[in-house]
Amino acid sequence: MGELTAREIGFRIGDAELLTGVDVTAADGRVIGLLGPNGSGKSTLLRVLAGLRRPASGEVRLDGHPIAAMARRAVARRLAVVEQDTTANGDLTVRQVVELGRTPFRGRFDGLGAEDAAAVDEALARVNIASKQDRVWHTLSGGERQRAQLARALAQQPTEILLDEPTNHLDIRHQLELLELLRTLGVTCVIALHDLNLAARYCDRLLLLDGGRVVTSGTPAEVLTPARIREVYRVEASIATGDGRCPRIEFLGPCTE
Ligand SMILES: Nc1ncnc2c1ncn2[C@@H]1O[C@H](COP(=O)(O)OP(=O)(O)OP(=O)(O)O)[C@@H](O)[C@H]1O
Repeated sequence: MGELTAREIGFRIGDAELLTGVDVTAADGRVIGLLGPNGSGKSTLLRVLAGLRRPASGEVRLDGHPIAAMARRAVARRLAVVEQDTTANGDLTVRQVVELGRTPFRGRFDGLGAEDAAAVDEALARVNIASKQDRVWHTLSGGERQRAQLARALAQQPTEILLDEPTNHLDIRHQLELLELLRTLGVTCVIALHDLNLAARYCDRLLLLDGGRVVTSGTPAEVLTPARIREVYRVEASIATGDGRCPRIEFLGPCTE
């Protein structure tokens, strides 16, 4: 189980300040949800956490080591990223895409070994897409691609997984299966999500972003209050809690004033 921490992250492009003073702690196989309206900085933060973007200020650490000083391959051996747009795999088969997850473990000219094949088989089975492993990528539906991308991440056998809206193309059963799978993996996860009820149900902790800043962080019950939802999303909501259950949110409509 890995520990991924970010302290005082600032990130800008030109004059645009995309992230300001953001702190994140993800550790011990917990699932951390990143919430916030469109454009609040979730995807940008995930890329900074993955070491794909270098922050202007602050630092990301993997088990205490600054990620900026680690070789890409060393990062890829333990941290997997599931991005939103996955059109780039073109003519590869599903299996070939999932095999890409083994790249960090192979020498440049080595083929796949038995251990690699076993990791790929297990990953395909875990997301229930083994029957489509010979299909060409561009023939897959959006939801099938999303599951195959997760299989690629699992084939990496990571200690941390960062996921950008992994459920947005999935039917309700596959949404629930994916989030339950993430919880049972024992892998530290950071997930950007739009569905507040799914976030409340499956995440151990939530981080609510607005305008590139953390508005609040804590347990789902601490973060998801009617006042916060009104303030950040401009939506009226009522929230049912009790019996130790996760908050259940009913959206009443956009704020009128
Ligand atoms: N190259 C860029 N130049 C200027 N602003 C940018 C650039 N790239 C992204 N942004 C802005 O940064 C902000 C954060 O974008 P980001 O994609 O991280 O948000 P998000 O919370 O993931 O949004 P969504 O929920 O819509 O996916 C947005 O306002 C976006 O317009």
